[in-house]
Amino acid sequence: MSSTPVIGVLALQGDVREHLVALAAADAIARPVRRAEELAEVDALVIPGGESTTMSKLALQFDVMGPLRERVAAGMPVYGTCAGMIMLADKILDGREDQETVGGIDMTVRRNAFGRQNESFESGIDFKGLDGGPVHGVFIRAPWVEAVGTAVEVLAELPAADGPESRIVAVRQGNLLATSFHPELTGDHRVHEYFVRMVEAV
Ligand SMILES: NC(=O)CC[C@H](N)C(=O)O
Repeated sequence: MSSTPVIGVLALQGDVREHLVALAAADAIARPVRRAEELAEVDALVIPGGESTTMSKLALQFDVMGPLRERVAAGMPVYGTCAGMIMLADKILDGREDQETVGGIDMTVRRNAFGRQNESFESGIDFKGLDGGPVHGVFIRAPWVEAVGTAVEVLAELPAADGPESRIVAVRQGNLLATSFHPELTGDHRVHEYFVRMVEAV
C-alpha cells in the first residue's frame, strides 16, 4: 500500500475514541465505522474493547456482521482488543448462548477468564516483534486464549498467577491480530504501530 492507510474503528460499543487517538498517533487515518457502507471505505479495522455480547448483538442488528465476515475472508487486516479479541475468535467459552463472533482466528477464547479477584490488573508483557522492552498490559475483565490452531502465531503470554502454566494474551493469524489487553489505554502506541505496518504490508 503506497498511501497512508485508512483504518476504521468498529463503533457499535466500547472504547472507540482511545483507538482513534492511538491510530492517529501511529500515523494512520482513523475513523469510526458503524455501517456496511463505512466498512467498505476502510483499508483495515480495529474492534475495540467493550462488551462482546452487546457488540455481537449490535453487529447483527446493524447488519454489519455479514459484511465483517466477508471482509475478513477477503483478507482485510483486523486488530481486536479484549472484547475485539473475542469477536475474532472462531470459538468462545463462557459466552452467551446466542453470542456470535466474526471469527477468522483459529483459536478458542475464554471470556472473563482471569477471574473475579483479578478482574482488572496490569502487567509488563514481552511482545514478540516489538522493540523497546515490555508492553504495559492493562487487563479489564479480560479473556485469554485457551487453544490455538497451527496457523496461529503466539505473540505474547502471561505467566499464570496460580501455577506454572502461562496464558496466551496476544496472537496473530495472517492479517488478523488480537490482544487480551488494551494498548490504547496506555499512551504506548507500539502495538498500533505494529498493526499499521501489517496494513501497509498488504
Ligand atoms: N475490556 C473488555 O473488553 C472486556 C471484555 C468483556 N469481558 C467481554 O466479554 O466482552
